[in-house]
Amino acid sequence: MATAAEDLVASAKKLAAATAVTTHYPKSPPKYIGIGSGSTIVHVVASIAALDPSLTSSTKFIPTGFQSKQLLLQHNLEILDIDLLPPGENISVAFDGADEVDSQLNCIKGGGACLFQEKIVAVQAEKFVVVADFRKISKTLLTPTTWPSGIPIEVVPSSYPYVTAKLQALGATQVVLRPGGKAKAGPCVTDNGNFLLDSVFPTLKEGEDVVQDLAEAIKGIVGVVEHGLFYEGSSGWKGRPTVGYFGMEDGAVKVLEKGGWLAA
Ligand SMILES: O=C(CO)[C@H](O)[C@H](O)COP(=O)(O)O
Repeated sequence: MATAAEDLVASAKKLAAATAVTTHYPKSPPKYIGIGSGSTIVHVVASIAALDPSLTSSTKFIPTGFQSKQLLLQHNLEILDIDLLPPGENISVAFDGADEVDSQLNCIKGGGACLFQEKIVAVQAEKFVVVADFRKISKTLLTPTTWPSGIPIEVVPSSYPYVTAKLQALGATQVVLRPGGKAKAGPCVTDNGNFLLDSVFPTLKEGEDVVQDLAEAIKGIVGVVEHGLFYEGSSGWKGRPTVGYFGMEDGAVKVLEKGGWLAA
């Protein structure tokens, strides 16, 4: 049976999801909608499935992994794999969860091991809406209390000892090869057949390009496919959300935009 604290988190996710969908799902039928991964996205998909069918029946929904594909199937929503999005076409809105979100809307994602697909969908979306609960909010990224396992980094399997050493040289204080589930001997294997290195770095200071500097250093290591930093810096936009919806402990939904928190 769920504890009171678990119930509180679940209802915070549900309310934030409903508010985000009501506000950001297009009012005329969109061609493409992106669907992220995790436990919060379950509520987003339920809210989308409850919309008037005229808004969803001609839409193709682009999943970010096995779990979100199954969710879309359960709700009879039409699926399009991201590699079939025609070149030059954009996704109207991508909805997704997050593991940690800073005051500038930069995020850590990948707790569900889907960070590569989540990023390739996010960067092709006109609007990227993140939905989460109050536990994910932090002033700066890599706050030990918010997402203690650090940045998920997807690596080609044969490169993981090399990448581990390079991450340590970059300042990582802990690098863990993510284990598989209880019934899996060996590491977690992503939907792309890769491994994940959960990498703890010291808490990032506030500053214009602090997230970008770390992100680019990680991406520069041979063997790294992608990392879970979704951000924007002076060299460009790399998946920072347009807006974040957070279900709070008191039953409110708080909205974070690039310029700061919106008044309730
Ligand atoms: O990045 C993710 C998966 O790779 C998820 O969006 C993230 O882990 C949030 O999950 P949840 O909604 O269960 O808190």
